[in-house]
Amino acid sequence: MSKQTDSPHYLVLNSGSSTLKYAVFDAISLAVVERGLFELNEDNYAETLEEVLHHGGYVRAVGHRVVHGGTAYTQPLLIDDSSLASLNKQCDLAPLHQPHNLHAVRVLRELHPELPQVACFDTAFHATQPRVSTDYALPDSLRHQGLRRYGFHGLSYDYISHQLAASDPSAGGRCIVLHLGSGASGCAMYKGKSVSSTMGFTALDGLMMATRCGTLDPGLVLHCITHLGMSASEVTSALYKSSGLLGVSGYSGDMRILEQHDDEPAVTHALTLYCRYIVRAIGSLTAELQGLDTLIFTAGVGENAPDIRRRVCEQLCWLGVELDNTANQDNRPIISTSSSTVTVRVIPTNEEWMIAHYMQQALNS
Ligand SMILES: Nc1ncnc2c1ncn2[C@@H]1O[C@H](COP(=O)(O)OP(=O)(O)O)[C@@H](O)[C@H]1O
Ligand SMILES: CC(=O)OP(=O)(O)O
Ligand SMILES: [Mg+2]
Repeated sequence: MSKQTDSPHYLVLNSGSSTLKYAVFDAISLAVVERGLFELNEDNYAETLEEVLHHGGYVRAVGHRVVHGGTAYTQPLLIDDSSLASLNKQCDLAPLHQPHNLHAVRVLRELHPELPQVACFDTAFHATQPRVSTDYALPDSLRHQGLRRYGFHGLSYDYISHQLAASDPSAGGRCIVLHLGSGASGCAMYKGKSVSSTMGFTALDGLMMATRCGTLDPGLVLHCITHLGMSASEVTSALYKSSGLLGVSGYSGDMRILEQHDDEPAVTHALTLYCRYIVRAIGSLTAELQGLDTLIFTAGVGENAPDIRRRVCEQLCWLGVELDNTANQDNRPIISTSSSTVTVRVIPTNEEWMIAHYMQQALNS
């Protein structure tokens, strides 16, 4: 792992169910040194982590994307036994993410107990939301048990907020960011701070995703259990893993594959529905912001799928959105015309850099 004479690095991990994404940063300049992805399986986990550490050179500390911080954690955290135990309790609330995020922490603690590990939370950026955005219309007894909206993809939104402020300090205050990756959500920001998000208690809510259903009537879940004889784990699996683009198209959850089969009726319908969920969310977030100055697309689909951006923007004429088709096709930073009342941007996200930035603050303070 270490040659202490080398310049120190931060290793940032985003550990998922089947892949381990990593990035190595210079701990002083925060310049990226290396990025990569490893396929995971049960047997090679510790070995893979050792290899990633080896790629990192002299790793001074490891940072993790941890999806759910709950109400307790709204700041980056130097992980210890008690915080690890407490984060473990949130696993049910993010079954596709949290168990995998924490598994990486645990294995690394066993391998290298001396190595500082920092958790940065997807929920933290949304801590600025007012109660009117986070409350559900539930009785006190349930709300007091942490049943509220949290919002996710916060590290991505935080990065975009920094980028927007740096590239255009005069950008209007009312902004919607669409993080369209495997998971997808929208965030309404006012002057760079989160005001509202389409994801709620869990990362199942809101937009239609690769394999997740997005918003649906909770009565439907009750019906599955009480009338269709489905167990809680069957419903969990259906809503998290077999729905969204994959479920509706019957083909794939990967946008690159779907775009190649857009002539198949079920695929066309899946893409139309995907865009409809986004347009509906923009309507609602715009109402919460009382207007819209800037719309930003980011993450795998948002950054690379001009056709999805076009389909969404064509349904926003009522808002004064006018797309520059050539700029859109070329994935340029600004894809609206100069007469559009809303500036539409494409900003590549960088959750790993955001984590490295917070590691520097946490470890140097
Ligand atoms: N060139 C592209 N055109 C269309 N979709 C793309 C392209 N590149 C990546 N994507 C889509 O981006 C999604 C993954 O986004 P990403 O932000 O990497 O998600 P995650 O971090 O959650 O895995 C996939 O559905 C993939 O199909
Ligand atoms: C929170 C979430 O949905 O993350 P991802 O998009 O990485 O699945
Ligand atoms: Mg992602």
